[in-house]
Amino acid sequence: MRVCVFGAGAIGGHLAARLARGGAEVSVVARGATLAAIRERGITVVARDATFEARPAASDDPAALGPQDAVVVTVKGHQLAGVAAGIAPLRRAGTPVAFVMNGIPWWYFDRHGGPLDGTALPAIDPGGAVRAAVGVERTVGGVVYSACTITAPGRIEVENERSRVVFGGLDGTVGEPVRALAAALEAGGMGAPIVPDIRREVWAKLVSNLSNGPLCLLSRQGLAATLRDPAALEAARAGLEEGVAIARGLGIALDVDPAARVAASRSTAHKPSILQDMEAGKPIEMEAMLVQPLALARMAGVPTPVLDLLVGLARSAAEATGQYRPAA
Ligand SMILES: NC(=O)C1=CN([C@@H]2O[C@H](COP(=O)(O)OP(=O)(O)OC[C@H]3O[C@@H](n4cnc5c(N)ncnc54)[C@H](OP(=O)(O)O)[C@@H]3O)[C@@H](O)[C@H]2O)C=CC1
Ligand SMILES: CC(C)(CO)C(=O)C(=O)O
Repeated sequence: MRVCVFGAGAIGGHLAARLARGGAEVSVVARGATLAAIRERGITVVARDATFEARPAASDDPAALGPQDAVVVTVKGHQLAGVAAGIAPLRRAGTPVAFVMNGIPWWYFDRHGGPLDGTALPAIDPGGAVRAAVGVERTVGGVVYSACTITAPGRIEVENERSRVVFGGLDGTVGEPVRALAAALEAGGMGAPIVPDIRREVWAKLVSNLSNGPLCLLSRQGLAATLRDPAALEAARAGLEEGVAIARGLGIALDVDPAARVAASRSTAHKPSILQDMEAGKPIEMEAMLVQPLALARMAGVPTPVLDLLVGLARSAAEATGQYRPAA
């Protein structure tokens, strides 16, 4: 199958290399030093199970890559609007577009059912640009578990044992191309389950990002070093519990043990992607991962005093360095 990964950074590069290893005909949309490195040397993944290379076609012009059987979008939340128009030349009728990103996705309330069905999230998808360019009917949700760091352009190190991407359709169903995409990832060594309730998966992962992310951003250290402090560990646990309460307020009962989850986070030295961006002086993925979940908490009437403090301080730190500018 022909698959294009849009945004060949840490996660996109890892997925592209796994897909190629699994037999897919892969291309990537990349730019700058990443594009130059992939064209020259391909992508190298250094993971626990293997070190391997892939040589996908690469371009900064999606039209040069042509229509695909599936598209996987792996940019940062604040970069989404900038890639919307570029997705059109990659698709033909029936091409699914999977958004494999952290945080509240732009499509969260599309095909949601109930009174909130169709609620737009302008802070995530300003002006509905992504919805208009992609179309809800071809959109697929994706939640990725893979602790990745770019150590040089085109070279990605993966810290966790076995990575996985969970896919799911907005109405609980997916078509054959998504099953083929998942099969190629599995063949490449990455788990790729397809689930009937992708919103549950969004929250199951997000509760960790919400609680751990701001703490690491504030401590400027990776997970293990940050959570070594007993007060930080307790704040992470309490924040995680609040995240579970927000999900519950939105109708999703998570089966998560907060204490066990933060203990597991403490076992990895990984610097969360928002801290990597902070250190690199890049914009922080604040809106989708931290700010919007708390907006949904307000919508659901769920109090979140610990997360309000953690996210408030992280937000203020990122605003102070010019790495987060709230939408006007
Ligand atoms: N890194 C990690 O360990 C994890 C990250 N995630 C999530 O995955 C998503 C992707 O994160 P991550 O891979 O870390 O991010 P990266 O910044 O490493 O990758 C995003 C890539 O997309 C590129 N890009 C953005 N816009 C364009 C464009 N218009 N044209 C071409 N290329 C473009 C970026 O280029 P440029 O650098 O030039 O901007 C960059 O190479 C995020 O939602 C993140 O939260 C989830 C789990 C773990
Ligand atoms: C920390 C991790 C791997 C999982 O919580 C993540 O999602 C990130 O780095 O953005």
